[in-house]
Amino acid sequence: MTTTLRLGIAGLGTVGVGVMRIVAAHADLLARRTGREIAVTAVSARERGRDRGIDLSAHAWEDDAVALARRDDVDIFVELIGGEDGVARAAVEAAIDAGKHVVTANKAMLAVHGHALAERAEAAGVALRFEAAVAGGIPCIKALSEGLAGNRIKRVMGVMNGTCNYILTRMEDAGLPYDTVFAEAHALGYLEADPQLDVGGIDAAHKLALLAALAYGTRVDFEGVAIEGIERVSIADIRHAADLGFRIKLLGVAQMTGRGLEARMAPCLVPAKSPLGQLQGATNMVVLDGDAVGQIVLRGAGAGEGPTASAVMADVADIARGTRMPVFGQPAGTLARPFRATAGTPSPYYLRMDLHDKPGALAKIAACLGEAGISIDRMRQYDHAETVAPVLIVTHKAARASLDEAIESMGRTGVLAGDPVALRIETLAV
Ligand SMILES: NC(=O)C1=CN([C@@H]2O[C@H](COP(=O)(O)OP(=O)(O)OC[C@H]3O[C@@H](n4cnc5c(N)ncnc54)[C@H](O)[C@@H]3O)[C@@H](O)[C@H]2O)C=CC1
Ligand SMILES: N[C@@H](CC=O)C(=O)O
Ligand code: NA
Repeated sequence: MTTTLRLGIAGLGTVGVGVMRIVAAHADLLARRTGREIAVTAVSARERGRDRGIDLSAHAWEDDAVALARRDDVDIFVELIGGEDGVARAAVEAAIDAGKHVVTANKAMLAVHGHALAERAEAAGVALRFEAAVAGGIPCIKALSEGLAGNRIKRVMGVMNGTCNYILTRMEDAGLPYDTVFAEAHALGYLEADPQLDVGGIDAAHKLALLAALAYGTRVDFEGVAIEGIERVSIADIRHAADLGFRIKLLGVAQMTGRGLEARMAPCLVPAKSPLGQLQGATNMVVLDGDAVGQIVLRGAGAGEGPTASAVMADVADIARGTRMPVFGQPAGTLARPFRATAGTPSPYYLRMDLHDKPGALAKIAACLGEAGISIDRMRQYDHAETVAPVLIVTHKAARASLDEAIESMGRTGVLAGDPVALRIETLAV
């Protein structure tokens, strides 16, 4: 057996502790599979004395993650701190400049700085791997960059935020309010340090941007993803969607169209009985369409200690075996500049609104839709409050821009008693 592969782990939270546990529990198995002993030599976190339920006595401690990244006894710097900038990025850059391989779960950093970091790592001749950053334990980076290397990718789609899927399914199944379910997700270690990244759809968009770069050979283009979060989805929407035979999922789609790359992350209605509709809890699903392979569907845990640490260790094992490849599947210098689609593909929409209960209100709403060229497929009026009438409209296929135009004119009619909720009904859903 060759020399020990030495890990320096920065960040000992949910994922960092999970990695420490796998290295300890599976030392023999990892050594057999990779041909090298894998050991943690040094660690760093914010609070040294915190009880994490693991023994740190055999590892050197660094208060400063950048110092950890530069240590002579570290071969792979494992960045599990998080955050787009700050110490995580500084330490990753320091590790690369010191000639260390890097494994990270940090999608926020990669979605914004991924291209620059890839150029830096490739120039330094070190690996920069990020399986844990997208859909947690699901090996989707490996599937796309290795398993589907012989395919032109037609579409990447999926549910990629465990927190949002947990919240949406628990609210529906247990009839629990948002705040209770949110607290549960927090206790389970699913949430980002800033939970707005989760519920605002930003974390899932980070992941979609990374997958799109790998799929289409472009520089990571997080700014090009149209993002909507789940904050405005209410228990009423979840119930109305169920009545119509749908479930609401935070769904991402990246597809190359004749108009350029369309990338969007938004809550959508998907058929309740479809595999996507059936996804429960923090489970993620990544659907990849290749011209040769057809469609493949990957499903598994998208967040939490064990699943995320499992993905970190997959990257560590690859480096231990000597596997080397460009960060985004092809050399960074050959990645194209992104070519964004100017408009998204039309689809039917679910539109829920509260109207002031006055004669002619519904007619005004229908007129706004008609003037924007949108035709109504179905319409329902739900139980009245005294002066407010809740109305649900399902449209035929419409462009989002036309729908927004219609909603704007509805606002000018004075019949709306609040902002309407507009959700795409995803016709591509698996
Ligand atoms: N929790 C999850 O299910 C998943 C998390 N990730 C990503 O993994 C990374 C870590 O996430 P978690 O473990 O959930 O976070 P966490 O908040 O549980 O842990 C973060 C750790 O970083 C440490 N830290 C903070 N500032 C530091 C500093 N200046 N120097 C050294 N250490 C510092 C904290 O002390 C803590 O130990 C993030 O990038 C996150 O987006 C990715 C996939 C799933
Ligand atoms: N906060 C994220 C963690 C994994 O990436 C999620 O909920 O999916
Ligand atoms: Na993954």
